[in-house]
Amino acid sequence: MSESPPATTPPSLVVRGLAYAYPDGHQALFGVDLTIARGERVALLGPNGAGKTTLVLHLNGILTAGAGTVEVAGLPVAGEHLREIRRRVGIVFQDPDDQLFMPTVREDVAFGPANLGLRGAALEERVRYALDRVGMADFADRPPHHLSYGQRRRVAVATVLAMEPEILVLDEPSSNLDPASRRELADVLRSLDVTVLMVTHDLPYALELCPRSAVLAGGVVVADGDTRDLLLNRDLMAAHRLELPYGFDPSSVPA
Ligand SMILES: Nc1ncnc2c1ncn2[C@@H]1O[C@H](COP(=O)(O)OP(=O)(O)OP(=O)(O)O)[C@@H](O)[C@H]1O
Repeated sequence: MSESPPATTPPSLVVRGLAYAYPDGHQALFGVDLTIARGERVALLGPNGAGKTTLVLHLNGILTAGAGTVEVAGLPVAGEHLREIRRRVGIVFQDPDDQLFMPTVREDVAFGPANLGLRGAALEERVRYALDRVGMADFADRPPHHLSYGQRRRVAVATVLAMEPEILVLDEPSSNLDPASRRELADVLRSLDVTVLMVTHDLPYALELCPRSAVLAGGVVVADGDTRDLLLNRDLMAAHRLELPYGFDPSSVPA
């Protein structure tokens, strides 16, 4: 009897030839290619205006490709799949206050899964799981606006984790965090068993968390590879206005 071949898991994200012009005619993406396997953590680097946000807005269909395709876990980001895609692509925006609007942390985290029809013990379990993952289980009954900025950012991550996403997309996750909150969030992100795409200008944070980085510049991916190798490539860094903090040596950070 012949054995069937092992089922292959599609990558979390496949972007092929993605081009996009805004309605005013400004072309922001010129044919982006990016594939992210399940479980990878990838940093998306690039100067201001490179097209990073424009790319992210295509991942859950907020913007629609002018040309090219985007697939999440094998599903095209289009038409009938959009509801499912929006569950699978969890975007954590830069400002947690854009994402938290309920009277308590628990209600904020429950909001998404409840909208999908989860109720009772299953909903409670989902909320507990998500808050546990970000170390915020003891804060479930607190109003989000009574928490620190770093705690609110972790709750914002929990609201997305509660949807059991295929890919977690973080926009500048380390911005406005003090060193302790920055480290706590890094520990949380490292402990998650989920694909991560992190948009950041914080190059040490990218190195700490993401073994791989892609550099977007002028609407195309100009480099994609080992984060440390990219950060040590002086010509690449200078060409795309990527600057390491003074005195920071990428080769001194343990792999
Ligand atoms: N709504 C819009 N209409 C027209 N052009 C836009 C619009 N939004 C962004 N752009 C332009 O598209 C290009 C890419 O912008 P985008 O915000 O994707 O860059 P980014 O890499 O995220 O930059 P940053 O690091 O500053 O956040 C820029 O030239 C920007 O001016």
